[in-house]
Amino acid sequence: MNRTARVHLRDPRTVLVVVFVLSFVLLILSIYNLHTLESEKERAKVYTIAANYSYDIKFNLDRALSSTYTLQALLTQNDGGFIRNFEEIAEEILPSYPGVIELAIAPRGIIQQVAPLQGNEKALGLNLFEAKTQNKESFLARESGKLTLAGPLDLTQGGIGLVGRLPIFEDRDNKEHFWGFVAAVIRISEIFDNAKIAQLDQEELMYEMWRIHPDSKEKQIILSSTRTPLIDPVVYTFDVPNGTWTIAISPEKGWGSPVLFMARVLMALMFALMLAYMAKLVVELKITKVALESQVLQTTGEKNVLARQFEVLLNAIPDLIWLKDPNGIYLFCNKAFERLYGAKEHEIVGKSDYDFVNFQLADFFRTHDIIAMDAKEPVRNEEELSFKEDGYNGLFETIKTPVFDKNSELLGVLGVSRDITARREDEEKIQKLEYFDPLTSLPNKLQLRLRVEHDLKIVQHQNEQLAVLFIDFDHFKNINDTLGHAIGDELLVKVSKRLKPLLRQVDTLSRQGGDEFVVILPGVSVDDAAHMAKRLLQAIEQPIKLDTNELIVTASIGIALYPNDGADIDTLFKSADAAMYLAKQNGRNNYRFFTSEIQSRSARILSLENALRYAHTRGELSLHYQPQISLSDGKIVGVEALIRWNHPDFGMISPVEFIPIAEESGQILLIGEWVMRTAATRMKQWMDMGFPAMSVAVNLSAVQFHHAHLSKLVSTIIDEVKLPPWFLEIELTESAAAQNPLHAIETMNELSEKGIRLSIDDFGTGYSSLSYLKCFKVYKLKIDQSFIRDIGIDPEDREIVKIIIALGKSLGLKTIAEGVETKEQLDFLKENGCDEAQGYYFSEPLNVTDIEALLRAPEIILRKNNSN
Ligand SMILES: Nc1nc2c(ncn2[C@@H]2O[C@@H]3COP(=O)(O)O[C@H]4[C@@H](O)[C@H](n5cnc6c(=O)[nH]c(N)nc65)O[C@@H]4COP(=O)(O)O[C@H]3[C@H]2O)c(=O)[nH]1
Repeated sequence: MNRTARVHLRDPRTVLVVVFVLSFVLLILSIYNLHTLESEKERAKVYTIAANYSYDIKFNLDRALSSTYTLQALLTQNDGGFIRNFEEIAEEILPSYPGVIELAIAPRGIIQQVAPLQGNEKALGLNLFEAKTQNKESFLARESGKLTLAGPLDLTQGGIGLVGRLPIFEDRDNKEHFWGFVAAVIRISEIFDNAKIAQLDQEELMYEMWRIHPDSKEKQIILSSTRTPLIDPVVYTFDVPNGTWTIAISPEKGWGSPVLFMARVLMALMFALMLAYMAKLVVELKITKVALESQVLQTTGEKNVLARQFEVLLNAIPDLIWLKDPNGIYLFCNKAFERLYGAKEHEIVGKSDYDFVNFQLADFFRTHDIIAMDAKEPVRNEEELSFKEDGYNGLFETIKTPVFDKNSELLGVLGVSRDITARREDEEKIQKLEYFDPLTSLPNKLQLRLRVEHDLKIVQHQNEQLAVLFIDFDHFKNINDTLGHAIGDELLVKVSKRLKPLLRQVDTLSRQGGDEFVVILPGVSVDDAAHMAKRLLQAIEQPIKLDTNELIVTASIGIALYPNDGADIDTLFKSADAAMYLAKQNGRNNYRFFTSEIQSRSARILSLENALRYAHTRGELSLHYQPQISLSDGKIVGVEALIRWNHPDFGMISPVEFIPIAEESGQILLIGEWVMRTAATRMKQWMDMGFPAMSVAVNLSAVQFHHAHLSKLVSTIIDEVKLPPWFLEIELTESAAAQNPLHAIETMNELSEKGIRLSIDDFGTGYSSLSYLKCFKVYKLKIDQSFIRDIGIDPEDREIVKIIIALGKSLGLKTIAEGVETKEQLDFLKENGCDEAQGYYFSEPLNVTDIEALLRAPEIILRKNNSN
């Protein structure tokens, strides 16, 4: 068996086939692994896309379905289960629920009112328990007491739609009795349009959305971008009322790049062929040499034809090929090799490497010759070679193979060197893409994990600490939204260049994506970490010049320390993230260490964030109103609307706690819109009820203020409610306006052109520059309650209040003091010419019934204002 194998391996063609098959199989396996890895990455990316679109579709669907809660509220206000002016009311509220095309009221399940009536007349009198296509959901809604969703089904108005049905129960004899339904018909195409699902086409992704039909149990396609079946798609399922929807996405061109795959296979084929060819050459060389030897013995001085052919062949190969005897003396070399030493073959043969290169390099070559001879098999190494002939410098892969005669006597070493400079550069490029952020060239998430794993092992061994700093820019989204992503990207690059020099060699600065950066400081103390956080914050807040803008950005930093705040990467990152969240809540531009208190807090924040998503539709939000009093005559000149959240399990939650959560989770836009609409509607009602003219002030969060469509939204609401604009006042914190003053001026101009009044809340606590204040279209300055609180004991606060009042007068602005609790505070404000006041001294914020009672008895306030 062994003998046969030997005989075969002396045949160059057998060697060619064996080497080709082996090398090709190995290369194909590696290529396949690489391809699988790339496909996995692509799938992970598509999974995130599927999750995002699912969230948007669900968000739009929930918003449309929440119209049924509005109908429920209207029903509760209209006794007898009949809504008067239903068509007009529906016309007003429908624009707030994109996708909803019809609203219906169905006492005992029989539709009695529909809006709009035109085109939907047929629905009147329809018994929802008997309608074949959707009666199942009607029974389900009545039995479960929950909102149900029917469809997709064909709409009588044309197109495909969904029907959301909310059962209403009335309380009789201390028991809940089914009263009927309120329903909303939703055009499904609008839901998908709002979620911008068609953008997937531009990303060359095919998609399909389906559900399992409750009756047939078969897959019902809701939406599909293609008729052909998706290839091994990524699937994401999400809940809708009484069911689930599934979105499947796959790339049009298939996973991974088939073209790249084929190119690699082709390269592997070529490489395997070359390798096999070389192996064949080596065997032929050996055979030739043996033949030569015998010929030399037989015919002295006569050149062999075979040797000449062999020489021609070797010289045609671009790789360097040479043969040395066991002492390192050259026996022959090809033309390519001559280039290396800048000498002809006859000048090289008979000499050693020591005759051509420095001692160190010659030693290196010799060592590898010896390793190959000792190993008795081919040995591979990589080396940098400089060519004497033309100065070329490159990376070479060298294979040294010991050569034996037929008696197993060592004849020498055959060397073959191949230039792999370009291949290595390509490999490095691929590696860079995999491990580094393309924008900032900083280590990415993957590389960061590797480094932290490595650093953790070292600090663990040396019994030291390691700090993880999570850096997140404050309100970075506003920069992207207002100045564009290109400016946002440039800013990230500039800031990262600023931060890098502050770190030591052993530290790591990484970009996680978006505006999130992570710094790893191995072997540091708590004080070192705090010191570094301060330095990073200072470096970030230095003004940055971008294009024509000069921007000031700040950041918040959360710090977690190994081993106290986590023994592994994931726990440490979670802790640093939670600490960073708290730093943001604490006014931003600061840093926080992780504590056990944060641990329990972050769990609460998560629960609140989740519960807040349903607070609006479940009617848990309400507004309280606090009167604002003119100090000259004691009249109520306005009210401030303050939001309240009463959760069935958590109880009353302060806006101080949940507004930042709403801002961070993006829910503030919906909540803020609800506050403005509710406050404006209430004020219009009070006007219609004959209460004296006054304004209603609503708080605007910085996120709302910097949102692109703010002034359009405000106009829509006041037009919708028919409230004269000057009765609506918007309170904006000083810091929100100062974040991006140029954009603030533009937005304020738009709002004031519409006649809406603006006041600066918490005035005195921020950093308003006077030059900007002059440009701000502001009507009123609201003196922060922290100054009013200590008027009686702190002379500095008294001075600040006097200065703000004087500043207001000089700029022609009204001043209002908030948090007035005592008569002394009131007297001081009157003496110094403050225009208005608000606070517990006059009244706490009151619910609608109580504030209406107070508005009917204004003498209570008058007496308090005039008492001596
Ligand atoms: N100690 C003391 N406090 C007084 C007195 N008079 C009024 N207050 C309280 O001071 C806060 C004044 O509102 P703010 O400065 O705008 O501060 C508000 C505002 O920044 C925010 N907020 C409230 N409602 C909304 C809203 O609808 N949207 C937004 N974005 N923020 C809101 O939450 C903050 C806190 O709201 P509240 O808890 O309702 O607290 C209110 C009010 O109840 C007093 O004499 N003494």
